[in-house]
Order: sequence, then structure tokens, then C-alpha cells
Amino acid sequence: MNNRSLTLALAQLNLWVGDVEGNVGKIVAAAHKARDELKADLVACPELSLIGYPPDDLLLRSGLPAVIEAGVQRLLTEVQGITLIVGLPEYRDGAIYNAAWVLRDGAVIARYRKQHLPNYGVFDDRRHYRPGFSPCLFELGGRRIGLTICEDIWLSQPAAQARDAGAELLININASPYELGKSAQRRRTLDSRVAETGLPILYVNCVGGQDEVVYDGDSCALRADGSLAFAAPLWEEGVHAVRLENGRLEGALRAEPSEEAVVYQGLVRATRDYVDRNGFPGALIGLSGGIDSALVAAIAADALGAERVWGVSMPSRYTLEMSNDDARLEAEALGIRYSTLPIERAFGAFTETLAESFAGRKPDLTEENLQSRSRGVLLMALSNKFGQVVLTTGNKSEMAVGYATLYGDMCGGFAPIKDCYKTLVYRLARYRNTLSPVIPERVIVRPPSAELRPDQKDSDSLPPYEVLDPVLEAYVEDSRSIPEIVAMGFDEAVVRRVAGLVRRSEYKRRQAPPGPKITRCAFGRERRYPITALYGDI
Ligand SMILES: Nc1ncnc2c1ncn2[C@@H]1O[C@H](COP(=O)(O)OP(=O)(O)OC[C@H]2O[C@@H]([n+]3cccc(C(=O)O)c3)[C@H](O)[C@@H]2O)[C@@H](O)[C@H]1O
Ligand SMILES: Nc1ncnc2c1ncn2[C@@H]1O[C@H](COP(=O)(O)OP(=O)(O)OP(=O)(O)O)[C@@H](O)[C@H]1O
Ligand SMILES: NC(=O)CC[C@H](N)C(=O)O
Repeated sequence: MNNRSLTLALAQLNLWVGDVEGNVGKIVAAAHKARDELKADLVACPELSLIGYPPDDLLLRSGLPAVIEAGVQRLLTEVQGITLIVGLPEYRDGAIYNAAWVLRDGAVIARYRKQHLPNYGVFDDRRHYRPGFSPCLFELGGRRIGLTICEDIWLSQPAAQARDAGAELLININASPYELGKSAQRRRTLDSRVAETGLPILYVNCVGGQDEVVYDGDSCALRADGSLAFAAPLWEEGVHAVRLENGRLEGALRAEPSEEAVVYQGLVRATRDYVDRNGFPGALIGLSGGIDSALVAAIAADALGAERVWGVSMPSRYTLEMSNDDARLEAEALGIRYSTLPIERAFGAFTETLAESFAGRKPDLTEENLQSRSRGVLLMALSNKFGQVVLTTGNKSEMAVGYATLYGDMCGGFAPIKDCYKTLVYRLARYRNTLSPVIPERVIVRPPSAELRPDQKDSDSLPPYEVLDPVLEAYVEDSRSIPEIVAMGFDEAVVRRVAGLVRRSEYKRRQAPPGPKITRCAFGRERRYPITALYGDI
């Protein structure tokens, strides 16, 4: 490499799917900031930055190509004096490519088409795009830069291809969703590419919530010797400079937060973006005095500001006074609006109306579900009248085994903790209390209960969460068979029961609201199981 130093800016942007005009505005602002404040030679934006990721079938709208074209024209006009890498869908000869274009002073100087189209997990690239097959190189300050897109860096071939074509440095633009352990996984992947090619790599990712995924950013730069030159703060937008001086990359590193802090901030990010971008004035939460609703209320208050959150206590005859007290204490500690709407009369009206139909039948789960549904009706009425979205409080352990009432506590628009196992819910609650005490200690330590009949505990019908959660992880995330999970040391009867519950509750999950993926296999877009299916130990 020659010796002229370069400043390369990574634009870790929070893009809005479909809002090409707004995204172009953000890209222009990032480019101007990079040029004027960071004195950068180049600014790289995330994968498909013009339209956001994933646009899904928006790509099929007949009006979209013209909107993309107008966006590119605006970038060509408004971004001058800096080289810009932007991601966009490229419509050509009846096909769509997931492309990255390099713009400089009013011209498109290079084009790349993503070669490896992920079609697993949450990704569906092959549904829409045709793959490219050529490397893309462009010159900057006397150096040859190789460009690739997201999944391309997870395989050896595109980086090797760019190196073979003469690249001296690689830039990879991404829309890479968060999951637990993803940052370390990315670093291992980038390490491998650096080791294979001997080239430094700049990696730029987006941030923000997008329905069922949330992007953490985690943009970074690795030197040719594999050392980390730059790591962007997680979950925040920013335009970050990486300097190339004497052939060596230099940038700022971040302090690594704890796993709980990363997940919590991610849930906050996801909740804020969902609520704001769908135009809600705020959020409503049924506050039971239990840990799930307490955590969701804290996330909502941190995401939206306390003044936009409304906690509603809806006691029944089975609700302990302690639970009502705790719900109120949580609301006070968070500073959110708090109301009490007892469900006794609504529940009574339902049971009276049903009395004749139910004559001769003993009370059972039906009446328990009616309590949960009475609460759902009240929360949805408040939502209809005042406009706030109802946040559903179910966690992954419950959603996995169907331990939630359809049209009851499952009702709502967004489910912030739906991909968090109950054991993680406890860790997140403890973490949140280290910032300021908002969840009373006894809410964290007392045994969880749905409070739908006297003295009810979750452990009456479910194995302890310390057992349930690892069994679920093996069954749901790793797709392990029942014999394999038993061989891991779990009780066969427990494993069979849990697997049966997971299988039988598929229909419920299909009707559940969306929420952010944080594990390696989230229910919803990522784990697509048939509802109507007959299968056993597999
Ligand atoms: N395959 C299928 N496709 C479509 N719909 C199907 C279906 N199978 C049942 N259904 C329908 O679903 C109904 C059963 O579902 P649902 O009405 O929800 O009721 P269900 O699942 O029977 O009961 C709710 C469960 O959640 C537990 N729970 C409730 C509330 C809170 C908590 C908590 O601690 O957080 C726990 C409760 O203890 C109980 O185990 C059936 O009556 C039927 O109408
Ligand atoms: N008394 C109540 N007042 C308001 N909301 C309630 C009440 N009871 C239940 N809910 C709502 O229904 C959800 C399911 O609650 P439930 O107590 O059945 O089980 P849970 O999974 O242990 O949740 P949590 O830990 O929040 O209590 C709660 O998170 C809450 O949103
Ligand atoms: N958008 C993509 O191509 C992302 C795929 C990639 N494996 C990731 O999760 O980071």
C-alpha cells in the first residue's frame, strides 16, 4: 500500500424500511458529517441503506424502481467531495440484485452485486434477488478497495476473489441482526477472512428495530494482523472515523458492556423503534406485580420516556394485595401513569352470561382464561380509545409451551421480551435495577404465579425454569430430538412433556404479536413450523 493516509467513515445508521426519501436524507447528512467534521475520504453505509433491510415484498411494488432511481439521483447531486458507498436494490433485465454502488462527485464509479444470498433463519434473500458473481474494486487515494455485502463475508470466496483481483483493503456493508453471542461470532468470521486474505477489513452495520429483528450496529475494523482497530458503540447511530495511516488502521474502541446490558439496550431500541415508527403515542401494559410485566414496563419507560407509558393494574379476587402493591411501586419508581381497573365485574358478567350454557360443569381452565381475557378486553379498549399500543408481556419459556391465554394475556401489538427465556428475564430485571431500583426485590425473588386460582404457582404445571429453559433451548433452538435431549441428562418424562407442549402450542405462536429476536432461533419469521402436523420423537 502507498503511504497517503486516508479517513474512512462508517455510517452506522438507523434506516426505516420503505422510507427511501428519509433514508436518503440520513445518508446525505452522514456523508456531509463524514466530509466536513471527520474530514473523511469515504463514507460507507449499510446493506440496502436506501430501502432498509429486509424490504421483503415491497421490492415487488411496481412504483419502487422509480423511487430508488430518484434516491440515487439525489445522492449523486447532494453528495460531493467524498466517496459514498450505498446499498440499494438494483433492478436490471427483469431481475433484482442486492447491490452496493460507489458514488463519487456525481458519478457511479463502481457497482457490486451480492453473491451469497442468505436463505436461512430470518433471511429470505433468494426470494427476491438474483446473485452477482464478480468482484468489485475501486480506487481511493491510490489504493484498491474491494467491496462485498453482508453474507459474502461469512464465506471465504468473495473476499479471496477481491484479493485475487488486487484489493488491498476490504469493505463489507451489512444488515446483520443481533442475537446473543453475535458480536463474537462476527469477530471470528472477520478474523478468518483476514487470516485467509491478509487484508484489513472494515465492517459497517445498521442499528434499530425492524419488526422481528433488531440491529445492534457493532461496526468494526480489523487490521491485517487480525487486531481490532475500531469497534462502534452498540445500538446507537453514529458516523465513525477509521484512519488508515502508514498502512495501519486506527480507530476508537468501545468498553464492552455485560451481556445483560447489551440485551436490555437492544430490547429498548427495538421497542422504541416499533412504537415510534408505527405512530403510537405511547404504550399500555397490564401491570400484575409479576416480573414479566415489571420488566416490560421498565423497557417501555426507558424506550419512550415515562410520560408515554401507562401501567394498568387489573386485580381479581385471586390477586394478592402484595401484587397490587408491587405493581403500584413499580409504576411509582418508573414515574409512569398508573390506573387500577378491577376485573371482578367484567368477569362476573361473563360468567353470569355463560351460566346457563355451563350448567352442570365445574369451573376449570375456562374461568381462568376468562380472567385473562377480561384483562385483554380492558387493555384493548384503552388502546382503542387513547391510541397507545398494548405491549404483551409473555416471555420465550411461556410462548414455547403455550403457557399464555389466546386473546387474553397474549393480546397486544408488540412483545418486547417474547424471545427472552424466563431465566434471562430475571437476569435482565436484576441488571435494570443496577441502573436505578425500579423492580421491587420481592418481585424478583418470589415464585412466579399467574394468579388465576388460589395459591397458583407456575411450578404446579411446569418444570422449574432452570430445567425448562435448557430443554427448550435444545428442542427449539438446536432442533434436538427427544432421545438426544434425554442423553444430555434431562429426565425423559419432563423432556417428553415439554416437547409435547411446544408441538401442541404452535397455533398460539402463529397468532402472537411480533417481538425482537435475541436468540439464535426465535419464534415467528425465523422458526417456521407447521401447525397441522403429526410428528413424534424426531
Ligand atoms: N390447533 C389449534 N388451532 C387453532 N386453535 C386451537 C388449536 N388448538 C386449540 N385451539 C383453540 O385454543 C383454545 C385453547 O387456548 P387458550 O384459550 O389460550 O387456553 P389454554 O391453552 O387451554 O389455556 C391457557 C394456558 O395458559 C396458562 N396461562 C394463562 C394465562 C397466563 C399465564 C401466565 O402465567 O402467564 C398462563 C394457563 O394456565 C393455561 O395453561 C381452544 O379452546 C381452541 O379454541
Ligand atoms: N392483576 C393484574 N393486573 C394487570 N395485569 C395483569 C394482572 N394479572 C395478569 N396481568 C397481565 O397478564 C400477564 C400475564 O400475567 P400472569 O400473572 O398470568 O403471568 P406471568 O407470566 O407470571 O407474568 P408476570 O410475571 O408479569 O405476572 C401479566 O404480565 C400482565 O400483563
Ligand atoms: N443480510 C445478510 O446477508 C446477513 C447474513 C449474515 N450471516 C448475518 O447475520 O450477519
